[in-house]
Amino acid sequence: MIKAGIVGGTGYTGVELLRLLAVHPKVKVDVITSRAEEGVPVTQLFTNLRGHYDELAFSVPDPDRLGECDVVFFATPHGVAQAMMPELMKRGVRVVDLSADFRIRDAELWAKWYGKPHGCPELIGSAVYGLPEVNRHLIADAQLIACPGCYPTATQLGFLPLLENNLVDPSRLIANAASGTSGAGRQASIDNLLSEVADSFKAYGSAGHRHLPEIEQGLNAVLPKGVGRAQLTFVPHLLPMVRGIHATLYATLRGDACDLQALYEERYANEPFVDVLPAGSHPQTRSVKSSNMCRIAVCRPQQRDTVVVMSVIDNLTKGASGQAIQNMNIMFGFDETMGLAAPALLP
Ligand SMILES: NC(=O)C1=CN([C@@H]2O[C@H](COP(=O)(O)OP(=O)(O)OC[C@H]3O[C@@H](n4cnc5c(N)ncnc54)[C@H](OP(=O)(O)O)[C@@H]3O)[C@@H](O)[C@H]2O)C=CC1
Ligand SMILES: CC(=O)N[C@@H](CCC(=O)OP(=O)(O)O)C(=O)O
Repeated sequence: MIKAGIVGGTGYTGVELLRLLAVHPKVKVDVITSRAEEGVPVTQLFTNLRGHYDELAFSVPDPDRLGECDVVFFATPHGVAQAMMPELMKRGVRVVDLSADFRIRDAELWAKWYGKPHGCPELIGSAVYGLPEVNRHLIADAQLIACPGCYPTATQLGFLPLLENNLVDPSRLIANAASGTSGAGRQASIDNLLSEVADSFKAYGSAGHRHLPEIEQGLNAVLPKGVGRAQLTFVPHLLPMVRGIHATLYATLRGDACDLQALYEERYANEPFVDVLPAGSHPQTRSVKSSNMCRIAVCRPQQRDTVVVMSVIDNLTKGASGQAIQNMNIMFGFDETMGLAAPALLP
């Protein structure tokens, strides 16, 4: 059994970590933090967890208590992990950060998109970007994992086979991606009131969303050398539902395409959490709800030169807490699917 700590246990990703770890056979959650709910039993706030965490109460973040854990998850807003990281790294704790604090490898670029200087630039180089389908070999030995964002997970998994094989023009990529409201977190905001979101659908952030540099960084990392730079037009949308992301991706073929269906099936044949659907399918967010699976379909309408890829995930699971646990499983040598094998929830 390893001991886990969660910083930010009352947010949506924090409570999703609790839900998933409740049935993980190798992990015991020893520390869970919340400044607002200090002293409150976890099961008083989240009755769905009764019977699982009856002894656990929220406490304020304390480096001494967190330092006794084998692994600490940060499920906190940007900037919190940066501030606490040097102390935890010094103590040898392994950290899985769900925030964007260590995802971008260039501190200046991070500062530009997040609107403040990076709080811990000296540790950026040691962070491994936690997309197992690309970096599994690096994740195993890492002390600090920067978990990908939700839109970046759905988008990168959808584009990877095309870019790795230099099949499309990397400078003309488009992603239209729509998220449920839990992607915005649990704190109150007028934009996310039921009466603002229900029966409506809108784009946002079209002038530039902070996930753009993260996605482009990831796409460039898999592009063969000398074939240009990945440039993406990324437009996020807000869907009137709670969980899920649907990304529709467009790319322009460079020449005659290979068998795209076979390409995707082969690329993800050994991936436990990427499912390539049969040709002609349209993945639905409900088919991945509460599960760690990404489901993908690829097509080439009218056999023209545009490839369309559809990629769905649950933003809180493969897009955040499930992927964080997948990373932890790899880091500690557990079966990668441990605690994550449950199928999606229907309806
Ligand atoms: N929601 C999603 O779909 C996804 C979210 N993420 C990222 O994961 C992180 C958490 O997101 P989410 O769960 O939605 O966020 P929430 O806003 O729902 O929760 C934030 C949590 O962090 C705690 N917290 C806030 N400020 C601080 C602080 N200064 N120090 C310590 N703890 C703090 C809060 O508790 P308290 O204030 O009581 O301490 C709360 O428990 C974010 O960085 C987000 O961008 C990543 C992928 C997907
Ligand atoms: C629907 C919604 O608002 N989604 C969030 C992104 C989700 C997220 O948490 O991403 P990070 O981990 O990178 O912050 C947004 O667009 O800001």
